[in-house]
Amino acid sequence: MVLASAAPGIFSAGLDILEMYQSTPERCVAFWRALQDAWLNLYGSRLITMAAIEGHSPAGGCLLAMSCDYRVMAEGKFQIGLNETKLGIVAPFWFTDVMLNTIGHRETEKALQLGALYSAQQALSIGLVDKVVPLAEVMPTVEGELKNWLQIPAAARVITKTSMRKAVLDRLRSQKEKDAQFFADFINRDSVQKSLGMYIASLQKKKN
Ligand SMILES: CCCCC/C=C\C/C=C\CCC/C=C/C(=O)SCCNC(=O)CCNC(=O)[C@H](O)C(C)(C)COP(=O)(O)OP(=O)(O)OC[C@H]1O[C@@H](n2cnc3c(N)ncnc32)[C@H](O)[C@@H]1OP(=O)(O)O
Repeated sequence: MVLASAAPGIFSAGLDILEMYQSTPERCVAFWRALQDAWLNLYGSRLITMAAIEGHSPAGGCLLAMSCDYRVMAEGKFQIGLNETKLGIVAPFWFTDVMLNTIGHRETEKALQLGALYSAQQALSIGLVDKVVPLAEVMPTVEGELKNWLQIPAAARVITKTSMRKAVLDRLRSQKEKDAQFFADFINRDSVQKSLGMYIASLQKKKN
């Protein structure tokens, strides 16, 4: 399975910020449950999963990419990373776990505190992506890599993948409702809503 985007220049802009702003606790819980299930299905997929990152990939976009087995990113102006702290929010523990498994403790600690967004070359240097190629070569490179992965006996590959990811998946599975409630409480704090409001305004200002 290849994750790619139909929007030129954007792999994924992350979670819909407007869903987290001035929403109701009930809607926040439903929103979070949908995200949890999507991620559990993706990270726990038995399929070979690859991200064709042909554009920006902040926050939830970076989570999607990191949750794949292999990442190819377009060189140039695009950025990738977990930038949550820049919005005044905090990456949930399962976002952090996936990043830890991808780039290790030291880089994760820096990346998360700073809300760092990396260029493709920087992402390659810390192991956040596996390959950087010109934009037009992203999809052919993914397809070529996929052929390599398909050579491996499927049962052996799936058992290996499952055992590598089980602990992180189980950690969320065991506390889904608590996590959803925590998200709804956290996101509706006055201080968090204020930060989100300012961030939304800064996005709109950038455009005008
Ligand atoms: C121990 C304590 C633990 C506590 C933890 C507990 C709970 C956790 C709490 C919260 C966790 C939440 C996790 C959140 C994850 C996320 O994914 S947050 C989203 C982060 N995304 C971003 O920051 C991206 C913002 N967007 C951009 O930077 C740019 O739009 C771009 C993606 C680089 C694309 O740039 P450009 O091509 O120039 O396009 P525009 O900026 O003009 O954007 C077009 C329109 O789209 C709107 N938009 C962009 N991104 C989003 C988004 N993520 N959500 C909603 N809307 C978005 C943008 O405002 C433009 O809209 P208009 O056309 O002006 O209407």
